[in-house]
Amino acid sequence: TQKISAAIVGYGNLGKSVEKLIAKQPDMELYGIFSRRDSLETDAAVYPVAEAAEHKDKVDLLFLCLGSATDIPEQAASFAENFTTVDTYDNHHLIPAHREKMDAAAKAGGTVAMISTGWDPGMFSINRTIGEALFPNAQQNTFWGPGLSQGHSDAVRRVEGVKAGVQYTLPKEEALQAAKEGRGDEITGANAHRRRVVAVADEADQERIRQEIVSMPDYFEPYETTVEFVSQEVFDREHQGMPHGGHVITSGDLGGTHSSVEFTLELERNPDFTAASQLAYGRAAVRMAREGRTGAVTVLEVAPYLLSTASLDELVARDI
Ligand SMILES: NC(=O)C1=CN([C@@H]2O[C@H](COP(=O)(O)OP(=O)(O)OC[C@H]3O[C@@H](n4cnc5c(N)ncnc54)[C@H](OP(=O)(O)O)[C@@H]3O)[C@@H](O)[C@H]2O)C=CC1
Ligand SMILES: N[C@@H](C[C@H]1CC(C(=O)O)=NO1)C(=O)O
Repeated sequence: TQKISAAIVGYGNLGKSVEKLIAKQPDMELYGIFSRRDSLETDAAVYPVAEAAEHKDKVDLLFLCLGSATDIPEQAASFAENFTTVDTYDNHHLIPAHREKMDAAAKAGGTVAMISTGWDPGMFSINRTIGEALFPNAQQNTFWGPGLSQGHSDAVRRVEGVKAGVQYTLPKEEALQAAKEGRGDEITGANAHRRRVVAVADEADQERIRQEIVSMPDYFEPYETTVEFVSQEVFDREHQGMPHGGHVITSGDLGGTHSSVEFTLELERNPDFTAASQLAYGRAAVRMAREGRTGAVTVLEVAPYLLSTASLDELVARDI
């Protein structure tokens, strides 16, 4: 069958990883990259993002590799009106609103909007749902890190005056241990993690920037957050790695016996794994669109076989 003609919006960390991994998909080919900038370090075709709609008949799938803090809320729906899209929107508190907005846009456009793929949201979401479904009164905790959160780093970079910025998420060891021992009932995401921001900014702006970050709703306000400022030279030398990972731990009693389930990720480079998830769910989005599905779709609604290039019969013989 015809290869999926895929395009990327937003040539940042995630966009570069999607480009790298599309080349390894037997059923996809890269149509090009839509960017605000007119020249990128790539061999792929580059088009002005403002003209994306003109290419709608040549693109089966649009990877939205935009920031979640402001780009996705401002831009994603307009893409969904013209393309089947897949995004990694991760401001959990606002995902229901994002879903409604993308559902309306995709239904109007007769497209599928596959939303909030990646690992959290994404792979962790599926594990949370399955974990809760298996245990009548599940004890469930999610941990991230230690590592670099791209969503929180994006949010930091959008604060006026921040010239460069990253955010490391640090789980508290005692919380992780308690969860592993089934004592996680008082543990929440907020009290189980510290958030460490490292940024470059002019001295005069630093106090305002610190206040804006630590009080930022959803992203930082609920957490113990530190903000340190370094020179551009130190930033470039010491803050380029993007390792990450985490765990979803679910446990409980099943009629008198104890069971626990752990789903763990260890990621050398966060954008690469996120891109791998976005690609697989992009494949599923095209398949669902070809079956006539329109509107927003979440990872909880995607049958796993739709993620794979293997046929269902092959998967039944190999994986069940
Ligand atoms: N669900 C999950 O598990 C995960 C989700 N994510 C999400 O992926 C998002 C993207 O991460 P990442 O690739 O590191 O972010 P980057 O900042 O590296 O890239 C964002 C891209 O958006 C484009 N863009 C469009 N409008 C703007 C604007 N006004 N200002 C700046 N850039 C703009 C830019 O591309 P251009 O200049 O080419 O137009 C930019 O490169 C994160 O915000 C996060 O929410 C990330 C990891 C995991
Ligand atoms: N969406 C996250 C993926 C994970 C990482 C994370 C965190 O460190 O708070 N939450 O979810 C990201 O952008 O990296």
